[in-house]
Amino acid sequence: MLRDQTLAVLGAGHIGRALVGGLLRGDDLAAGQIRVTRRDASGLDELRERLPGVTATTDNVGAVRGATVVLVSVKPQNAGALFDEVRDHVSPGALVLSTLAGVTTRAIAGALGQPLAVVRAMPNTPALVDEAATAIAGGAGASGQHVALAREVFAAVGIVEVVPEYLMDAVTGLSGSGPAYVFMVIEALTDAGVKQGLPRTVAARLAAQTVLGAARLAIETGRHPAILRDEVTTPGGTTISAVAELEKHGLRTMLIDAVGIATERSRELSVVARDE
Ligand SMILES: NC(=O)C1=CN([C@@H]2O[C@H](COP(=O)(O)OP(=O)(O)OC[C@H]3O[C@@H](n4cnc5c(N)ncnc54)[C@H](OP(=O)(O)O)[C@@H]3O)[C@@H](O)[C@H]2O)C=CC1
Ligand SMILES: O=C(O)[C@@H]1CCC=N1
Repeated sequence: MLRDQTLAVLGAGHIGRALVGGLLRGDDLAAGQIRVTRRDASGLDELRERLPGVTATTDNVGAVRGATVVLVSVKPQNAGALFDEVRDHVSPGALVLSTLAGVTTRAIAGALGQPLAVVRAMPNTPALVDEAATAIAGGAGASGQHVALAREVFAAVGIVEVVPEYLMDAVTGLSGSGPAYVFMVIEALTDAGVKQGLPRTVAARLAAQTVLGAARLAIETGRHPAILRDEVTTPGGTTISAVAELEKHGLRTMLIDAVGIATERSRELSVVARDE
């Protein structure tokens, strides 16, 4: 199904580029069937270099003409102007995919002025290494087939969960923004190792691999994280002394509150913004 599509990516920044890169790597879609856009013409050559064979342009209208899938991946504050520009040119049968944080499918269909099929998606930057966690939600105009096609697109860069749209803000707070929290943990663990005398390069490799290894263990065994943690924690040993310290400083409450506030911020972004 995906193989037959013509894809326009409006706003080929971190997310748009990562997604197209994954589609090309996996040979899911031929480069000749993909157009990507950005505003800054001086950045087009870099896009062509990174995404060989893909049409890179500043012409959003030209890119959406005849496209069967239109992915919107500009920043939310640039979305209003973009929708105004392309609204009369999107093919009536096209599937519109949006990674705009917070912005609802209803607001997008309204801004495009047509009863289009809109699927909202929230990927994350590990898409760059085909390890994205993406959730998708179909709007009122999207059929099961549209959601299946959206799933195929995002499956090119990692796992995909289908959720009802009201949960997309929670997804944004958890996995959309989540890599930033984990990078802070990796950075802090690295500094902690350096404080204890480890060379920074060694500390950085150990910290990142520890996060990767723990994540893979949780995913591959499917076991509850508390059980996996208990297996590290020798009675009277080193780990329990650190775990008690983390509990004292409220690590869990801190993460619960952080995801909560990011979810709330996503809700605040629900409408199409028109400022730069
Ligand atoms: N970064 C992340 O971790 C995630 C981001 N998102 C969402 O995805 C979207 C994109 O984020 P991200 O990739 O980080 O953003 P970036 O700033 O990296 O990319 C946005 C791109 O949009 C381009 N752009 C802006 N306005 C226009 C326009 N009118 N026409 C064509 N191109 C335009 C910019 O090009 P130029 O520089 O030339 O102006 C830029 O390349 C956001 O809405 C964000 O909420 C979702 C999940 C995760
Ligand atoms: O910070 C943001 O708003 C975007 C959405 C999720 C990750 N980055």
